[in-house]
Amino acid sequence: MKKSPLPVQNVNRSDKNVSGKEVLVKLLRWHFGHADFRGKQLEAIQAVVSGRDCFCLMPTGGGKSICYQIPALAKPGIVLVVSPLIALMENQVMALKEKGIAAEYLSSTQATHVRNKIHEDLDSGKPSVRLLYVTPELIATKGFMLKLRKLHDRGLLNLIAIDEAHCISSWGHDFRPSYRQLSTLRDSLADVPVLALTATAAPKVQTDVIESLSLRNPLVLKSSFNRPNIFYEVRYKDLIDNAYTDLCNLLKSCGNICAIIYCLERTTCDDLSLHLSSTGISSAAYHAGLNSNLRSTVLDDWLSSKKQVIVATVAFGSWGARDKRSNGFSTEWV
Ligand SMILES: Nc1ncnc2c1ncn2[C@@H]1O[C@H](COP(=O)(O)OP(=O)(O)OP(=O)(O)O)[C@@H](O)[C@H]1O
Repeated sequence: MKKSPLPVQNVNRSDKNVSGKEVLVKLLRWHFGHADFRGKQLEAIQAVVSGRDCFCLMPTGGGKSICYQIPALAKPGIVLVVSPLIALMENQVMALKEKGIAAEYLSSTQATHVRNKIHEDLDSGKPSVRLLYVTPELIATKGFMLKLRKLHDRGLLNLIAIDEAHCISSWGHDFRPSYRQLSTLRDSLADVPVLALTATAAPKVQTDVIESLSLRNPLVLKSSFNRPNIFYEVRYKDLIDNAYTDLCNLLKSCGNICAIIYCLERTTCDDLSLHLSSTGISSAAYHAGLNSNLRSTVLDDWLSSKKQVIVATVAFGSWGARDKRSNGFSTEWV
C-alpha cells in the first residue's frame, strides 16, 4: 500500500524548524521506515536544508541517497539530482515512486510523451515533482539550463545534489567530461545549495570536486570506510586450474544468493554469463554493447530475482566493485 506523503506544508517553513532533528527523523521514519539516521546523514541534511554547501564522502552503500531525498521532503521545491547512470536513476525513481514520493528522471531513452509530461509539470504553476534526476549531459544543454533558471527564479529549486561527484575530477578513476560542465551551475544558480556526494576518498579528487563546483565554505563530511560486514578474498587465476569452474563452485557453495560479477571486457561478460547459465546458474550479461531496453530488462530481472547473477562491465554502475578487479574479474555480493 502506498503511503500518502507527509504534507510539506505541515512543516514550518523557517529553516531552523525544517533542519531540526525531530522533523527530519519523522520524515525518515514515515517515508523510508528507518529508525534513525546513520553516520553523517543528519549533518549533511541539516547543512543543505539550512542553505549550506556540503561535500559528503561516504562508502558505497553508506546511505548517500537519503542525504538528498530527505531535503526534498523537508522543504518545498525541487531537488535536482545529477546522476551519471540511467540505470541508477531508473532504479531510484522506481523505488521512490513505490514509496509515494513524486520523483522523475529525464533521459534520452524515455518515450517523448513521458518526457513531455515531465516538462509540462515543471512548467506548471506548481510542479508536483519533488526529486528530478538528470544526467550531466542534459545540464550541459542550453535549453535545460534555461528551464533550471526559470525554476530558480520562481523559487522552486531547493537543492542541487551531485551524485558520484568524483566524475568531475580528471584525477579520479571515472572522469567524465560532461561532469566538467557542472561547474557552470554555481554561476547560473548562485544561491542554490549544492551537495556533492562521492565514495572516492583520494584527497586530490576531493579538492578538485570542491573547487570545480565552486562550493562555498562547504561542510566537509567524511564517514569511515571500514565495512566489517564485507569479506574480501583475492584468488589468483594463475594458481587456479580453471577460473570459470572455480567461480561456479563458489557461487553454488553460497546457495541461492544474488551476485554481481564484474569483468573488464564485454566479451568476457557474454562468455562467462553463457558458461554460468550452462551450469544451471541463472545469469545475464550487462554492458554498454547491449541496447538500453535489454539493459533495463536485465536489471529488472536481477532486481526481481528472476536472474541470480549479473555479469557486467562497469557500465552496470558505480556499485563499488570497480577497484577490486583482480586478474580479470571481481565479484560483489549483495
Ligand atoms: N538511516 C538508515 N538506516 C537504515 N538503512 C539505511 C539508512 N540510510 C540508508 N539506508 C539503506 O542503506 C542502503 C544503501 O543506501 P544508498 O543506496 O543510499 O547508499 P549509497 O551511499 O547511495 O550507495 P552507492 O554508493 O552505491 O550509491 C539502502 O538499502 C538504504 O535503504
